[in-house]
Amino acid sequence: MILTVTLNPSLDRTIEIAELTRGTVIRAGAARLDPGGKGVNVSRALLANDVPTCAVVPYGGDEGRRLVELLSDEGIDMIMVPVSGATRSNITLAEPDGTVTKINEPGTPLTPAELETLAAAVLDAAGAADWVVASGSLPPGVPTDIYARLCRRFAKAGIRTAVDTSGPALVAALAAGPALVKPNREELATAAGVPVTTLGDAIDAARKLRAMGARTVLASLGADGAVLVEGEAEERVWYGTAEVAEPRSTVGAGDAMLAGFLAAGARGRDALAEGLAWAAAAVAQPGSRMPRPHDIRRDTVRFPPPDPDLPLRSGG
Ligand SMILES: Nc1ncnc2c1ncn2[C@@H]1O[C@H](COP(=O)(O)OP(=O)(O)O)[C@@H](O)[C@H]1O
Ligand SMILES: O=P(O)(O)OC[C@H]1O[C@](O)(COP(=O)(O)O)[C@@H](O)[C@@H]1O
Repeated sequence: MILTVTLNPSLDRTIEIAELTRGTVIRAGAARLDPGGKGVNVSRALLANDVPTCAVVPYGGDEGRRLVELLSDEGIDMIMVPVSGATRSNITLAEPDGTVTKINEPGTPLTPAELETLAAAVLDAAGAADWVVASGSLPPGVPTDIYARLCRRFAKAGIRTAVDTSGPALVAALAAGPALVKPNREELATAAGVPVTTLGDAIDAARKLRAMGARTVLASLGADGAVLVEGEAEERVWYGTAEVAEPRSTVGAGDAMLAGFLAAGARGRDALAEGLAWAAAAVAQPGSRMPRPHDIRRDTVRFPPPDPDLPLRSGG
């Protein structure tokens, strides 16, 4: 079972527009509402592919009630912890060429007592987990080292932790020696403290995150694919891509990648291939709809030689 923890979940509204032009009235096309937050999406992707999972999620206000309804409709096994603040709403504007503009609210603060209840729920459920996925930003006021603390606690119990977050929370988590981190290009550059403009930069930055404490780094690079740097005695580096014929929305692509990678054993070229295939299939879905088995095309995955000078196009 893979347990996910999302301290800052969201209601994700994706609105399709012809073109984003500032300062004008934009008439929207299709719109959809998805349950959101990084760990929530990892659980949604796993469930859609029959991999056992459970999601720990705080919820509050009308938005929180809607989030619970949407997750119940999808049939997610969840531990919902009521909190006093209202769950945030995040908005994505999706253009036909696949460009997305995201507006993520900060979320409402969790009180120390609420955080305590959430941590207790996670520790209680983690006993049955092969992996704990701690994902997403932290709501205001939550200590930056919360993922680091969870990670240390689980390591003692022999449970592996995967962390997908940004900024100081990622840097703090690295020091706790997580089994896996999944930064995108921007998160990778910020945590490593170096610009990442080429594939070689990305590989070097991933190595730096390992030197900072992560055992395995799965760095997603948007349309340029992903790099996996792993290995104990001997380092192994894998680089792969997966073509998407008609990108619809990249929201949740990184979450689908992490889910596919974990579902396939979280190690080596085959797990990277699975992550790439799930991510590509997610990009072809509207909003943050997670791919089902029939959406996933493993024949689109390629492993080109990793040219260190390859300029990266996107991925932040
Ligand atoms: N435009 C795209 N075309 C093809 N694949 C994409 C595209 N955008 C994202 N992906 C796939 O989704 C993965 C995750 O996307 P990325 O933007 O790096 O992460 P995140 O969603 O966490 O910000 C990428 O590594 C890639 O495999
Ligand atoms: O916690 P953050 O960093 O604000 O991100 C939350 C957002 O990320 C998502 O989980 C999507 O994540 P990815 O596109 O990185 O895979 C959305 O569902 C949610 O709105």
